Amino acid sequence: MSDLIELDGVEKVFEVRRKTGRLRREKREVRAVDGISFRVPRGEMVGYIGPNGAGKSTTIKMLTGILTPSAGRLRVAGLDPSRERTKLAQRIGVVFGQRTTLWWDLPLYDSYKLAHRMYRIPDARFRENLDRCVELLDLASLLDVPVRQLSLGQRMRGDIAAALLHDPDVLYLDEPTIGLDVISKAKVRQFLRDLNAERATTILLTTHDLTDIEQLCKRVMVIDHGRLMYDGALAGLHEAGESERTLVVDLERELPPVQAEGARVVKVEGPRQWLAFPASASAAPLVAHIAQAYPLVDLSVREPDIEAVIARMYDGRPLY
Ligand SMILES: Nc1ncnc2c1ncn2[C@@H]1O[C@H](COP(=O)(O)OP(=O)(O)OP(=O)(O)O)[C@@H](O)[C@H]1O
Repeated sequence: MSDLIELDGVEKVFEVRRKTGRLRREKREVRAVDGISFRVPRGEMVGYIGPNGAGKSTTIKMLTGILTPSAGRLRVAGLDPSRERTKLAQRIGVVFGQRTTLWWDLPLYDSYKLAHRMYRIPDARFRENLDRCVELLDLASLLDVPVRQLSLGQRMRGDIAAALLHDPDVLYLDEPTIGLDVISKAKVRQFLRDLNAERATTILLTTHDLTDIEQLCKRVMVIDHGRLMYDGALAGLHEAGESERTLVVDLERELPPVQAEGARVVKVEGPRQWLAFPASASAAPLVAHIAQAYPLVDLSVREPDIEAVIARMYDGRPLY
């Protein structure tokens, strides 16, 4: 079994009641997840992104067994999450950036001792995993500090260690770098890269920080309105979003907008002009034409911003 996460036509429908009058209530269905299918093989690190309310948390809750799907088939490490939740707990680790699984008033180390007992981790393995996390996540000076006194970045590193002491095969990370400073973000990302490379831990990462995705995931899934809009290489997102690159040209003097096939001027500021052209096209013929027909002094090409690409996708229809 090489696919650790398997979803086939998974749906989750919530029934919500809304007050419509003094005594009347209306029943309404919310399709939080609307027929999602994907597979994640062992050792893959995948980004799972989408706008607010897209259905990301609901998917993760089904993958941990907290919620039962309304329809479809779901397996994690060969187990049915909601039916075999206790067994599954031994195979997965979960980190929620917005809340902690650590004991607020206890020193960090006490939470780890509790995990040791709760997961029945053999002593030698616990020691080995703890030492490794302490070293790589820089936790040595924090073990005796009550969790409530830790900074957000320290607490997040503490949470990641707690999720890994029992050697899970799958790690779900929900906004693991939210609110962290640049240095803490870099530490967390480096740790995840090492973990994935050394232990082949399968990682599903939900984030609003697209740099997390760019630095960690080769594959990205985009979800919106409970549906999968894109599943593929990060590089392919640009094409899927029909994105554009920008050619910035500096001319000798202020001139009317440049005329060039396959490109359009989107901004003019004195002698500088910005031309948008499809990201999939080569800039070479465009540059050659402008150099030949206009008094060109300098130029640069700007790559599309991935956030803009995804924003365009959110406005559109399914892309495959
Ligand atoms: N327990 C619930 N009862 C009713 N509706 C719910 C429940 N949980 C989620 N929803 C609805 O399901 C949809 C998907 O929510 P979900 O929390 O999965 O989105 P999300 O992608 O995680 O968003 P965010 O980025 O804001 O966390 C939303 O419309 C939400 O209001």
